[in-house]
Amino acid sequence: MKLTLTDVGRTFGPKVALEGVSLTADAGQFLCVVGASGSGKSTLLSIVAGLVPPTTGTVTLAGAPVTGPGPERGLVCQSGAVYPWRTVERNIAFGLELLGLSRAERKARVDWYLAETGLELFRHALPKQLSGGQRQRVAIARALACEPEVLLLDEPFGALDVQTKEDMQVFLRDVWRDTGTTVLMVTHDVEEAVFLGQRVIVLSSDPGRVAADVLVDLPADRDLTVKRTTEFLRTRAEVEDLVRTYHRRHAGTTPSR
Ligand SMILES: Nc1ncnc2c1ncn2[C@@H]1O[C@H](COP(=O)(O)OP(=O)(O)OP(=O)(O)O)[C@@H](O)[C@H]1O
Repeated sequence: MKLTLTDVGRTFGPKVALEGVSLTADAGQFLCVVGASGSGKSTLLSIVAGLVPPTTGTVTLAGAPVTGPGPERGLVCQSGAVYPWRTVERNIAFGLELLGLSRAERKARVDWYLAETGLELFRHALPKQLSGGQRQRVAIARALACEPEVLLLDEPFGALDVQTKEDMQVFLRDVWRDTGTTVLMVTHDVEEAVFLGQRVIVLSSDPGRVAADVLVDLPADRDLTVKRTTEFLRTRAEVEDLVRTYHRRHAGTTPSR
């Protein structure tokens, strides 16, 4: 389903967090949003999730206006927010219970997502028995189990160490390929954005606007070795320069390019 933001703005009192944001994600696309701290990335995602209403503009999914949270949009945040008292499988089943699926349907879906996320062995474990990366897998599996049209990710790997983070990036690309879900992911990590995204959206600061929409011209099938290719390094440098430039403008100094 096509996700469309048209002239979206959001103020918090006198603070203009977002202004005139127009953006389209085609069905199945993977978009990453980067920008300096405070550029409105999380606000943008919260608006698409339906948790924060825009002050101006509209968000539509397949033409239908987004007016609040809905099962067609799954959200995962940095902290993961899994339920500590539920086992892994019961965490994954949570949304399915709300959707009213039968016990057999729930089991089939939970089994599939346990396998897809490599968590079968941890089916009966509690979150406190898992590593940070495994907990994030549970959070992603729980969101995906509802088979949302759009997966919204807000810095989902921000709290992980470098090695776990790279494992999770590969995992997320595999899941995305297997499910065909549209992904909108916020990250402050440009390398991560270029590795994962088909497009990288750069937000300027104060107000948050779409400063650039960079096409990532890398193969659809990527593994970590792509990070050493010339095209990857070129795109990463381009996006890093854009982030810096639009942050400097906000800080009132002359941009370098
Ligand atoms: N509920 C709120 N009340 C007041 N101001 C807010 C609120 N939410 C966000 N803001 C302000 O809006 C701006 C954008 O915040 P947002 O969290 O969306 O930025 P961000 O790009 O996600 O930042 P970070 O990378 O640091 O998480 C900031 O100046 C922030 O202080």
